[in-house]
Amino acid sequence: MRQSWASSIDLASGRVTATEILQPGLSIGVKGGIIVAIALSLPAGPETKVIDAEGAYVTPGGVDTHVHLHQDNAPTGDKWLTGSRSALAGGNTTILAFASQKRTDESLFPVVEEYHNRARDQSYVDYGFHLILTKPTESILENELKVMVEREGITSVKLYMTYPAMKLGDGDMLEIMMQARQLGMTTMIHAENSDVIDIITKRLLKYHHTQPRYHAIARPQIAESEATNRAIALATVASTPILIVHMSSPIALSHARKAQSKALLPVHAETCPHYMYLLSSELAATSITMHDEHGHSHETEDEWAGSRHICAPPLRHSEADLQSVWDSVNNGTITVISSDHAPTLYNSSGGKRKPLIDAKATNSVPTFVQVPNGLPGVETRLPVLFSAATNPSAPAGRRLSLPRFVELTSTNPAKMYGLAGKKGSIAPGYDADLVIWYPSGHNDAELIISNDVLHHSIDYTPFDGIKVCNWPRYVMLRGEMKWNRDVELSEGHEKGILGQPSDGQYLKRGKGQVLVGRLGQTPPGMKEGEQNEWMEMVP
Ligand SMILES: NC(=O)NCCC(=O)O
Ligand SMILES: [Zn+2]
Repeated sequence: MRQSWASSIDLASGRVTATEILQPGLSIGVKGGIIVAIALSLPAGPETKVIDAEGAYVTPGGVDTHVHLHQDNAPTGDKWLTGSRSALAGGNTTILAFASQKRTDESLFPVVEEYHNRARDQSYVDYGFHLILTKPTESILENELKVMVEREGITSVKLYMTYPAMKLGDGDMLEIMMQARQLGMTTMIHAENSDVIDIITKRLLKYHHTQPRYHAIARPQIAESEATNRAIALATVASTPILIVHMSSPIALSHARKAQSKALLPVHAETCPHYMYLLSSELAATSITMHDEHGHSHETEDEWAGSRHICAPPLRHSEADLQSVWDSVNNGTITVISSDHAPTLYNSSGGKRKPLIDAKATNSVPTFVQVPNGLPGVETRLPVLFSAATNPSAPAGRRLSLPRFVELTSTNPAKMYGLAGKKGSIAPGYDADLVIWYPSGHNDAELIISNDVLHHSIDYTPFDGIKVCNWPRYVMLRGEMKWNRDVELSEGHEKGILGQPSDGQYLKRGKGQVLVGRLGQTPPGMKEGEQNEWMEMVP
């Protein structure tokens, strides 16, 4: 590999996967950060920088469209610098995070401005925002959302059906969905039945079932499946595309499948690696590795250790549940796999141990209710799934084809959220966002995941101990090498990080594509055109 940088990069001898696997030995020509050619041989001048992929797979930069960074409800989570650094080191070149409205925010403009301030010059990778709506005022619905789409390029909203501080009722959801349809926005939904969860939680606490493992018991599959069914019904009434985020329940997935295949509705589904690999038994774990100030580590009993795996929806109970998620990935029900990177420190008074620490101070009983929800995962998403796609010893039923890996982790998320033509594929005209993996059999490829190889600011990983057969060796953002895992470098930088926190560009997104079902379906039981009597239709 020649080391001089030039305006033209010829990425030779890789096996390129766009959404199909192309033949080995192709070169990718890059100019001005854009892919300009893919051919068996490309002209190279003295200025041309050639990177030899050595026969390894080259995949599009990961597009992780569900990442929580620097939100007020996760004070010990990653901020932009560490979260985006972690994203980069795990092969992502684009992340979509959230600008989150508080109930006290009457307007979205200051909210978005604040999140811009948090992210500006702090992101190693390109980025955009979804809007979390918790109080859809008339002026937000009638005026502000349009400006968000047209001026800010924010073309997606996320709605919560659970969490006291965020949840919306059916009426608010319908109003938002109808406006989203009108504006061509994508509606993301966190689907869990809030009342079911609240009632079970109250009773668990009454019977002194307070430990982390009860978090999963408080949020049963039926809560997810009922809310999923209801979200689909509301989207049907509003005739709008939706994406149900972080799906974990076989029954909920069957609702999505039925909506997609029987009713041909634009119901998209997202899952995350933790719902494909991890079980609720993790919440009962009691042994944890602690690190002392001398860098020594030792195993210790910790009744709260399972809180590290608290997320919502929770990890499910059985291998059959995991298998059902895998089946949904492979039968097409799942449209995207995101990380739902929603990290929080374990050993911190604001993190997962918060209830224990608070309870000591107030002489009360710590409960799972006060544990901040969410898991870190932006850096592990691609390596874990790439292993499922390329490791011949991955268990049957838990494999992905390589094109499906690319589709679920890059191409579909880019298309869903209005980045098609720019991100998520290796094709002329696209940004040269590329991941080059190690050639198979390379000594450095294989890795057992542990927190010390990761770049987030979190003190654990839920994927600890999972073996992956490969890791992104090089990551290029718009044609420039930003991650080289083998480079020791450099002052003030983590090993392997070549980029800067100001590299990431804000992405103004276009309208998302409908990847499943069709728009404009008449809801069952309504007459053709009946909705026109009461709903403003898209011109
Ligand atoms: N998923 C999770 O447990 N936390 C992140 C916040 C959310 O639910 O969207
Ligand atoms: Zn959520």
